[in-house]
Amino acid sequence: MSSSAFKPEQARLPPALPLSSPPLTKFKIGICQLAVTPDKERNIQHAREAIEEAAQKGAQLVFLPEIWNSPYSNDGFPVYAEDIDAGHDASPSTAMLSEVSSRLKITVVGGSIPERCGDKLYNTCCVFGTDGKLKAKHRKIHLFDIDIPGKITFMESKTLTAGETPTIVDTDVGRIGVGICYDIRFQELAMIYASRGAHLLCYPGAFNMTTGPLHWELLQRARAVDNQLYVATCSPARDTGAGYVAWGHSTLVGPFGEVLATTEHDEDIIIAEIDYSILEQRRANLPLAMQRRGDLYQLVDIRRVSAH
Ligand SMILES: O=C([O-])CC(=O)C(=O)O
Repeated sequence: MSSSAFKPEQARLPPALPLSSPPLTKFKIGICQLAVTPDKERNIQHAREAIEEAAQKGAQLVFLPEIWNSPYSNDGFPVYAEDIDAGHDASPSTAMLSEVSSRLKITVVGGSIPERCGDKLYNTCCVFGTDGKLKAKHRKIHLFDIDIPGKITFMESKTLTAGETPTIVDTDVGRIGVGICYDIRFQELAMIYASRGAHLLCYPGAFNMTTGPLHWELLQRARAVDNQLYVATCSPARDTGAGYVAWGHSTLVGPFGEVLATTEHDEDIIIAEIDYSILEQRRANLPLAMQRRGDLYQLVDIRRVSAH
């Protein structure tokens, strides 16, 4: 039997960066699992109060859920969408995030809101620095189009357009890679963030009652342990009367795959400590980056290659 030489294609990952020294080694994250209602003004005021409470409890990084200013629905997205690039008057939700982050001198990973840009809508996460400036904007790259008959069918692509770029941002609380909900299922995104030196991945997300129990924690722990970094998720609180019922269970996972803090499905503010010195320790314990055989494996998706 002749063995045909296996020629891995060039891995698509950028070259790995060494872990940069974060401005802070230890700090508290505040994860606000918020109840979301159809009243946008109330949602904004409620989020403002939660951020204030988290900061008052010592959080230097405050994190909000996916779609916290609007019900999660294809009918709601166009109605609640805001033009983030058009300034504070056109986007009361991000105006609030900017005001509160500068007043409290905290970093805010602002969950996500429906964004309008021209004739397109996106599911967008804004990151604000301690000066209240918008530091990064991540548009959900992988749209949530799933069909599990009798359980859950949702097609975000009915109304939303997918983002085109991974988002990694340097903040006062370290280098953060951002993904939104369904983005967490694509490990390549997390690998790219890790290879660019991310300390923490933040995924605002609203998993559902079918996939949540099986996949939510599993995916977070997998992203964290494979990439040896922190992973934080923030869900809306569960509302059983809503069209889309969120799983809840916002969580912080450490670089050993350990759940450091979590909650059930009701409203809650998790305050937990992140210690980046543990990243070095875990990477010394298990030197995966050194042991990786990038010469043997490729990241090209064979299903896609053969479809062309
Ligand atoms: O809402 C989303 O984007 C993701 C979700 O529930 C899932 O992947 O099961």
